[in-house]
Amino acid sequence: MTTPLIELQRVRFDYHDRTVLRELDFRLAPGDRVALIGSNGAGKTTLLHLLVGLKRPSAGRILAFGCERASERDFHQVRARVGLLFQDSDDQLFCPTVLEDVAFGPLNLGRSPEQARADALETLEHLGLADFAERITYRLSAGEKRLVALATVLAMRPEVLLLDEPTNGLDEATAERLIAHLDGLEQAMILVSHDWPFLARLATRAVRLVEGRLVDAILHSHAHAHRHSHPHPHAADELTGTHTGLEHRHPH
Ligand SMILES: Nc1ncnc2c1ncn2[C@@H]1O[C@H](COP(=O)(O)OP(=O)(O)OP(=O)(O)O)[C@@H](O)[C@H]1O
Repeated sequence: MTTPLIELQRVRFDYHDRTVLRELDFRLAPGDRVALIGSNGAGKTTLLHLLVGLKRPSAGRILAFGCERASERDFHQVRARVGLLFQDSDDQLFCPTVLEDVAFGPLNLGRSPEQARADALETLEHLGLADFAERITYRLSAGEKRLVALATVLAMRPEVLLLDEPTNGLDEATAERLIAHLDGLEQAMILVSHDWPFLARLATRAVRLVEGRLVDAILHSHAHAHRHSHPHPHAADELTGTHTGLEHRHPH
């Protein structure tokens, strides 16, 4: 079996007197694009934050790139190789201009200012955001911020992508562009989203958080799922949880 990039072994996470995650086992292999689904408050964001050390497990082990990770120093190394797109873009963007925000990660990884600027500009260009470089970050629309936040992650060229609701706030055409871009990337990904057509287009498998446990979910073809009023020929897949039929969740 391929060595996983990331592995959780019997990971539990308690928050105050509540167990949010219980004895989770999970493996992310190279090339995997895992849809992580579950209802509001199920613990999806918590799971992503555990993987990069923003939260620490109450029990269990986290392995990344072949080593157990426990200390802040360990997770500092993990964060250099695993890019997390925060659920809220405002948590990701804190510089005056877009270019400074996107160059911040590469600079922080020790790249020269020239290299960091070149990486930032190249990433913006790839995302169709070349004209955004000098824009004032806090004045961007929510959808524009979403894409710029993704650019800040991609500019670091991480080996693994953890994307927390990447299509939030994106219009139809922009979401399509995002899907095409992500589809062209080779990195393993965990995709947290309530956007079923998005997941159906990109994910290679799906897992669902139910009462703190992970269960496999099934991706299968179904004619229903499409983006609201703009059906797309490639969006005719539907994601169905083994425990809860997601077919009841999308807007028809
Ligand atoms: N600081 C915190 N650390 C950990 N867990 C928290 C914290 N604050 C709240 N929680 C609780 O942890 C649980 C899991 O929250 P989490 O954000 O991981 O869920 P989620 O599946 O990402 O939800 P959503 O789909 O609404 O984004 C929730 O019950 C939440 O209230």
